[in-house]
Amino acid sequence: MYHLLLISGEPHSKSPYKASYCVHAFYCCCLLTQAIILEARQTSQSLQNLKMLLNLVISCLVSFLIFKLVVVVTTLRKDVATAKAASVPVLVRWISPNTVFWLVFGDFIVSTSYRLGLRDWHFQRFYPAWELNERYKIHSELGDAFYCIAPGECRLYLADHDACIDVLKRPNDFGRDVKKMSMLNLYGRHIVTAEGAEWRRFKKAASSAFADINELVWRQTLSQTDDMLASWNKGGLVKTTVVDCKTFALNVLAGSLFSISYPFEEGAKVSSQDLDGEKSSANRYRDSLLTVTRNLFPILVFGGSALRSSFSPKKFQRIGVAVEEFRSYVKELVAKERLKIQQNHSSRQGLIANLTRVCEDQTHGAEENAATQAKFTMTENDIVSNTFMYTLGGTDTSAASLSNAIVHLSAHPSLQDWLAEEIQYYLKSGNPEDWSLDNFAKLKRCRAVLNETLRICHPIGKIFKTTNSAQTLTIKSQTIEVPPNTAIVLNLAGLHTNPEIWGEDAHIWDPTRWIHVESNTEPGIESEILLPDTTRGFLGWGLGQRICPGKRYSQVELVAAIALIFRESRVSFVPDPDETESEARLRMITMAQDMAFRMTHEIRNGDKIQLRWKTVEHDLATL
Ligand code: HEM
Repeated sequence: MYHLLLISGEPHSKSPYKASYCVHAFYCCCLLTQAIILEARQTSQSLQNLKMLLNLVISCLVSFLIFKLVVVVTTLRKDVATAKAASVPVLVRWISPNTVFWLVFGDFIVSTSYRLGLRDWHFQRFYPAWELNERYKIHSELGDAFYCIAPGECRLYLADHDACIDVLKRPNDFGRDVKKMSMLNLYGRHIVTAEGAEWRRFKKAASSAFADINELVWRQTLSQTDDMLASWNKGGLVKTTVVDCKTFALNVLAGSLFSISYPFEEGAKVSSQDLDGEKSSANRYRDSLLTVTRNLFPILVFGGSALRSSFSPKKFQRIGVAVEEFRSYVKELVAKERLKIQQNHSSRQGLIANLTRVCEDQTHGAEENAATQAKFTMTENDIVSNTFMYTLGGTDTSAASLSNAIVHLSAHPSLQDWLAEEIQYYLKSGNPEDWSLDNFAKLKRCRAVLNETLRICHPIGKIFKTTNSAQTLTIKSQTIEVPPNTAIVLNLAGLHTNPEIWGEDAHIWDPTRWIHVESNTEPGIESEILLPDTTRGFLGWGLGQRICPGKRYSQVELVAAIALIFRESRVSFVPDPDETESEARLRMITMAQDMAFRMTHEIRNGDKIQLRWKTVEHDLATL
């Protein structure tokens, strides 16, 4: 998702060892080498010259490394001094975990080192997702605010509720570093990378388009979950929970964008009730969406046109074609929708249709027929780029949350019964087609499971802001000066497990903590009250100007999925042959909470999770 780029913070000392300097130094080495090779060829004293060449290259490299080391040390010392002057604890890192190299290979390097016996808790802090897995631990050592300083980055980490809210409510002081995220502008700027008037235009369009989508999301989710559950309930071991949840979330999103139902099986045909004549392109779109979301890294690094070039390997060419197919399919749909609007018969649902409709400028031209003069506040390109962003923002986040909730529930059979009690109470019919969206607000225990999962295993884990100029920030009673260009990290994983707010059992996954019963009311499902999702110490979907536009979408989606799954089915883990039940239970919880950085944060060893599903008889008469 977009936070792929959010993860890299900006140094506040303008470091001379940044990329351009390194590239120049490397370039000089190459030129020198080339010159010597030419010289060696001309004089044909090959062996001697080759030796000389080798010596020269080695000394160039060594001098370059020494130069780099000196610059790193000097800059680190400068940043540490600035941080210490603010009387905030400092964590110094000699390797930045946020370079592209580390993001790609960091997981492998650290886990290999563990296997080699080099495990110690400091080393763990080199994992790209280390903050998420430590949760409040790092703050219990260093406090609710600390600086993390590494080569090329200086970050202020916060797990104090009031300070986090203060940052979110001062968007002019603590903005988003959109320049850093420009790589995400594959199809042009969008809601995540735009600023000022342009961002307001995108935000307004998104708010209106999403406001009208919940019914469709509810229906899409129920039909998608029904298919997924049927495949899980076949009786065998399910080893694909994490992948299946991704397919599920992508299909729900594709369905909600275009109002088309995609069957659960990957690559399956579009169902028969689809719009005539659009079957093949709709299928193509879903497949291209799948290709784009699964290959985001090369796409963002090289760009679509470079991937399509005839010099690229075949696999990359296919990815490049998918990038272009996505664009042309969305444009095709927008054009069709616009024509319908101008002819006054637009009735189609879906995010794209909604976006096109809400972007119709109401101030039609005066002359001729007003309907044919309709203008639109967003261009076709704007709709393509924003739709792309919704896809990035809305698939892996939902998928990771659902798979995580399921794995946690597999280790808590009594909580599955607790959930089912509520679901069966409100959803009496066994046919999900009879379930109306009104039930969403009633299903508080299902929402509690979602909130609790985001509290302990948030798929984004942290929200990044930056300071353009020096700012002051109050943490507890201490006011500190934050220098310009400092990355501010609202550490959701830390805040969500802050024991001052959540109690001593803050690190334990327990959805019942979200449900309360007023002391003067009869206990019973209907008198249960759900803590608000904006409760103190919880920022699951952010807050303020940049709050997640897909918040209600994801709540409707995940509550519908949980309701359908746990109404009649139960999931259990499979102990290893040499494991007791309680050891296996502990292993499942540990696996669920061991997150790794992919496009979002998700279960590290998802492919090693084995679950078994069964359907249960239930007796509505007892409810
Ligand atoms: C469980 C699911 C989800 C979680 C936990 C989540 C969380 C978040 C958070 C914390 C932010 C705020 C980032 C910030 O302040 O910088 C955010 C922003 C965003 N989310 Fe979500 N999200 C979820 C689902 C979705 C869905 C389903 C969509 C779209 C279909 C979506 C689209 C976006 C977009 C476009 C933004 C950027 C908004 C802006 O910059 O103005 N998210 N999300």
